[in-house]
Amino acid sequence: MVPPLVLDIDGTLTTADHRIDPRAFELLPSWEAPVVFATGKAFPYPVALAHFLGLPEHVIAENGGVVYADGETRFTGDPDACWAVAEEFIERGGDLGWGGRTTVNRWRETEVAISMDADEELLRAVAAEHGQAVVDTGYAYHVTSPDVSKGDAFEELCSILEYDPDAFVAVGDSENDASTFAVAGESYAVANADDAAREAADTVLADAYMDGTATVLEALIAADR
Ligand SMILES: O=C(O)COP(=O)(O)O
Ligand SMILES: [Mg+2]
Repeated sequence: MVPPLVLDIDGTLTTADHRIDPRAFELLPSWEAPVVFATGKAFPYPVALAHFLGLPEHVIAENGGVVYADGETRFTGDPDACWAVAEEFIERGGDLGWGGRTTVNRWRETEVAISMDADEELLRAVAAEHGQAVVDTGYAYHVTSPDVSKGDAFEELCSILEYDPDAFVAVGDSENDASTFAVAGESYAVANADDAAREAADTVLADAYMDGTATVLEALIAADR
């Protein structure tokens, strides 16, 4: 039996330009164990991915602020505190970016995502004054509550579904995945991973993006034969 998976999305199941790599549609629909998506994206994104892959909707969104499993939704974090940071950042000359694309934050329930073009120093200064965290995923700066993480959310999801987190294989690429790596039994950072993910992972892969993730998934399938 292949092991269950907990997978980051952006940078892990994608190409370098943030598109889902078609191999996700080849390898995941027939995976014979649970698959959990753990992402920094807003709630609907991993739900849609699971839906279109034909997988049960077991998802962690917003860097751990949202857990959805077995029809149950749990939220952590303080969205008002995160939006207070975003509003003061704008007042002090910052720009959330996204070129007017409001869908990045429209359905976000627990935190705020800010474009990588933003003034990072100003954002970090404002967030620190408000006691909120800034997480750099390589796709966005997320203003999150400091007590929220994908790893804690993964433990919560496992307790809802009565899964053993230690049985899972995790793959990810950035600092928001380090906490998942600490909880899953086995963890891999793709070659494009940042320092925090590389340090937290059991193994750093030679290949980047979905090339790296596919080597792990294919090796797990081969080991099961
Ligand atoms: O949307 C982001 O900022 C990152 O998403 P990810 O956690 O799936 O890499
Ligand atoms: Mg990622």
